[in-house]
Amino acid sequence: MTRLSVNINKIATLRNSRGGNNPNVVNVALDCERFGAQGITVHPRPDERHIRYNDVLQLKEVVTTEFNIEGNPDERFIELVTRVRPEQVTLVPDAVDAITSNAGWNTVLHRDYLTDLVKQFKDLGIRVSIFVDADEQMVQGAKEVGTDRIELYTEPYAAHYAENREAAIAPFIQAAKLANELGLGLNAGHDLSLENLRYFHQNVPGLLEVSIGHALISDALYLGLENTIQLYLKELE
Ligand SMILES: CC(=O)[C@@H](O)[C@H](O)COP(=O)(O)O
Ligand SMILES: NCC(=O)COP(=O)(O)O
Repeated sequence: MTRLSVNINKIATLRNSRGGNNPNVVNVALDCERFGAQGITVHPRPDERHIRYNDVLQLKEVVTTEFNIEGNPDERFIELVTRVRPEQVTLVPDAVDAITSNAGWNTVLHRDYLTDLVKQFKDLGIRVSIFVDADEQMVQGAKEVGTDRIELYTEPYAAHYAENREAAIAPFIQAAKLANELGLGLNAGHDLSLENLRYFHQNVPGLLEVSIGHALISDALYLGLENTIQLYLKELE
């Protein structure tokens, strides 16, 4: 079974554009769960332009499905995750000024750093996932730092899906097969959408979870949030 975790950063972005508390991210998270989402993902960034650190504290009190906190593990992020103790932390190597995540970790170059961090979070009982490109060397490197799962960075798949989906998915199948062989749990995310999700799910073996934000929230403008979540869940059947 592949779980759908809804990334609610875009809801916070909309709220932040006006100040105030509309839309209310806590209520939206609860509604996502009520409409069938099996997890809630947030990705706090140092400038808090999307989800805020305080949102994460509030969400922890109410989220009853899997809570996944993604981000670059700077000191403040580590403190937040340590305090909140979500079910899962996903480590993402974002540059501070990146508009959105744009690459996975080099798990070979950052081996010692990641090994220490993974241990720190695992010792707190938090499942750890490491964001990586669909590259076998990076998957192997992730295994060596002791992570529970990897999250495959799917933007290159999404970007090339329309022109040649077989070619676009090939490295993801390879990376997934290796992760399965190594006993690494497998998540995926970034730019997954109603257009490209079904094919990804049908072809990538052992996919445990997808986190989806941008396309899902955009679709919800036209289709409604409840209906949209149901449509995404259908793609994962
Ligand atoms: C790791 C990843 O790909 C997502 O978390 C992505 O960065 C979405 O976050 P934003 O919606 O804040 O860009
Ligand atoms: N981990 C990926 C995520 O949470 C959502 O990415 P996107 O769907 O907003 O591109």
